[in-house]
Formats: sequence, structure tokens, C-alpha cells
Amino acid sequence: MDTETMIPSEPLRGNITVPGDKSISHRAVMFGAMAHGRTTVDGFLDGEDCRQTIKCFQNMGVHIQHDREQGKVTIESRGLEGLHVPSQWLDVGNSGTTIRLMLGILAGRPFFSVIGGDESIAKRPMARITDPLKKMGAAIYGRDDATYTPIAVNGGTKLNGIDYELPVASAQVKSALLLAGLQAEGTTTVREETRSRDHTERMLQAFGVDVNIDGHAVSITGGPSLQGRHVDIPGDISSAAFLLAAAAIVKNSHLRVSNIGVNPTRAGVLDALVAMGADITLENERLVSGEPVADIVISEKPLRGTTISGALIPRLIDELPVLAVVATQAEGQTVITDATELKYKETNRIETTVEQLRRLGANVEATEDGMVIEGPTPLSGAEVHSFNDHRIGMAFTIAGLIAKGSTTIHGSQANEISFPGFYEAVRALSTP
Ligand SMILES: O=C(O)C1=C[C@@H](OP(=O)(O)O)[C@@H](O)[C@H](O)C1
Ligand SMILES: C=C(OP(=O)(O)O)C(=O)O
Repeated sequence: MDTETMIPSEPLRGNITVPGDKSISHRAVMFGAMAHGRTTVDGFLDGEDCRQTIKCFQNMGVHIQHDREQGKVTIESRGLEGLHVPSQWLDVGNSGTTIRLMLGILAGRPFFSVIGGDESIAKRPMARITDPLKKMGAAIYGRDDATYTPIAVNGGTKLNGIDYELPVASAQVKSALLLAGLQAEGTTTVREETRSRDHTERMLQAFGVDVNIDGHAVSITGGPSLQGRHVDIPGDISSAAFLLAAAAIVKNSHLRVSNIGVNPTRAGVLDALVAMGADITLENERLVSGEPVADIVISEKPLRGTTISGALIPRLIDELPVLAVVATQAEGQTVITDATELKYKETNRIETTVEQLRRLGANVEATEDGMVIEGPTPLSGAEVHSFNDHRIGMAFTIAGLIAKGSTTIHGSQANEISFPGFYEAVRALSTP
């Protein structure tokens, strides 16, 4: 069934884990496929996006076994030379991370490939990747001068390292250029004004590649080979964020979400919730496969409005829809600004969040680069839609836990992209 109905929740109580980190799961498969020998992965996210990444590399002849029950993936490869010309077009489904990082890999491989995805991928901008890759010497073609999918890569041209300043903070663009840089002559340096998530840098180092990090500049010199290894993937903070948001707004909640990646370039949602007055503590802080991990404990407390802007934005970009839901319950004004990137996700998330929050009775205005929310406002149940955007479907499910009456979410299955088991988790926590 692709519709779910939520009613006001009991206090959320207990201890829970969430599925593996999506960003790290994609990279584990990609880097394992580029590495020599065997890579084993535990805690792999069995979501549609990451399964699509596996399929793309299987289509290039890489031997990958996925045990969905156990969350284990085993990849056997012979390094970059282990990737072969795919006989079909590479289908990334709904996954922007897959297509963007893969373009960086494909640019340096000596074969022809075509890559594309679903209706949402067809609307997402690719020139941010294809322009700098062309500057490196890649032969890339596509709709509107390679701005949109489908995109064809005629690999085999010589790539040269570049020194490139990112026009927008984007880990996808940074990663794609570093992956092309691995296959280029000379050094590739990517500079960003605001630091985006650094999972690529951390994992490349773990696979034996020299990555030079100097402030906000990351450099890589072409030629090194990756060595297969074991990767343990923590729970996804972007998934945990929905449960933390629920515990922040449902009265008398007290929740522990264990084994979550809290990499500082990713964990901005915790800073935003704390700035709003949420009571959050981190326990069992540790380093797992080069990534900071902790258990997150949250108790419901009265919330106040805050400003979410600047360098914080890339650290919580995917959590903004659910933070907007939280902001409706905070005293005073919450201003989200510098977040134009929201327009280029699975949907225009400024539009899909603001329009539907209004439908629930929230006091919210869209702005050019974000939104302004006045709270607290009691929400009333209504019919909403995910528009096939997982973060939108899940954010409005959380709104349904505090809205009066019932809230029906159409297109609810979108959660399968990044958080399989989301509805079971929410129901287990919110019903006594
Ligand atoms: O590198 C990644 O794994 C991701 C980077 C972000 O995108 P941008 O790089 O476009 O900001 C984020 O929104 C996406 O969900 C995952
Ligand atoms: C934007 C997202 O992912 P992607 O860019 O990989 O489609 C997301 O997970 O919210």
C-alpha cells in the first residue's frame, strides 16, 4: 500500500537503531569496485538508492554479493581495470549520489557508457559535474549540453588534474572530481567555501589513497591504486533525524538512537535541534572505519525558533524538511536561509515543504533561498503527498504524529529509498 495514515502519538520511548548510512554505503560499493582484492561491508543500507549502485557496478562486470538479511556486501575486483564496458545503459533510479559520483569514475575509464535514472533524476542539474569534468578533458555528452540525463561518456580521453573552486558546497561534485582526479595526470584540487560532508576523503584514505586536506581544499594526485578492506557502516544520521525530530516535538518523549554516524560535516541537525532548546546528549562516542559514531539520547523540551544558515546548511541539507516541521512547534521565528540547493533535490524541497506545511495549518512563508516559520502553531491533519521524495514523505509522517485528527501521506513508499522499515520504527515507538 502506498498510503499511510498517522494519528497523534503517545510519547516516544525506548531504544532504537536505524539502517546504515546512505552516503557511506554508496561509497563502500564504489570504492570496493575500484579496489584490488576483496572488500567486505557490514551495515550496508538495503535501500533502493544503494541497491541501484550495486546494480550499476554489476553491469560493469564487478562481482558483488549482497546479503540483504544480514546487511553484508562482498565486492571482488581487480582495481579500476576490473570495470568493463556495460552492455546496457546504467540506471541509477532515484539516486543523485550514484549518478554524480559515477560520472567521475566513468570519465576516466576507457569505454563508452550511458547513464540516467528516473523522472526526478531527469530534472536534476548535472552541469555542475559535467562542466568541470570536461575541463579535465573528459568526453561527455547529454541533453542540453550535458546539463541533464541521459548522459553519455566516451571514456579513454586523457584527463588532466585541475584546481577547481566549487560554485556551491556539494559533496557530490567534490567527490566526482576527486574520483576523476585519481585517474588524471597530475594533481586535482577541489576548493569549497563551506565544507561539505567528507566521507569520500575519509574512505579513500582508508582504502590506501593519499588525500591532502588543507583547510577547505582537498587534493589528490592521479595514479594510486585502492586496496580492498573491511568497512563497518554506522546508522544514518539523516534517517535518525526523523525519529529525533519526533522525540523533540511529541510531549514527554525520551529516546535513544544507537550507533549513529556523527561526522561533524554531517551532524548539523544536532546543532540545530540544540539551538532550538532540545535536550540532546551523545554517549559511547567512538571511531568506526574512520567515521565518528555515537548513541544519541534526546528528551522532549520546550523549543524556541532559531536561524539555520551559512556553513550549517551543507551539514544538515537533507534534514531541512523535517527541521521545518519541528520549527512549527518552536516559540518564535525560525529562519532557514542560504538553502537554494533545496530546489535541486528529489523535489523542489522549499516548495514541497512550505505548501504542505500550510495545508496542515502552519504559519510559513517560502523565501528565495529557504523559508520563515512562525511558531508555535497547532497542526491539523490533512492529505499530503511525498511527490516520490523520501525526505518529504517521512517529514510529513512526523508532522502527522502531532497534527490533530489524521494525516494521510500518499506516496508513502518513497521511504524505501533511504529508510526501509521507517513506518514500523515510527509505529513501534509511538504506540504504547
Ligand atoms: O555526497 C553525498 O552522499 C550526498 C551529498 C548531498 O548532496 P550535494 O552534494 O548535492 O549537496 C546530499 O544532499 C545527498 O543526499 C548525499
Ligand atoms: C538528496 C538526496 O539524495 P541524492 O542526491 O543521492 O538523490 C537525499 O537523500 O535527500
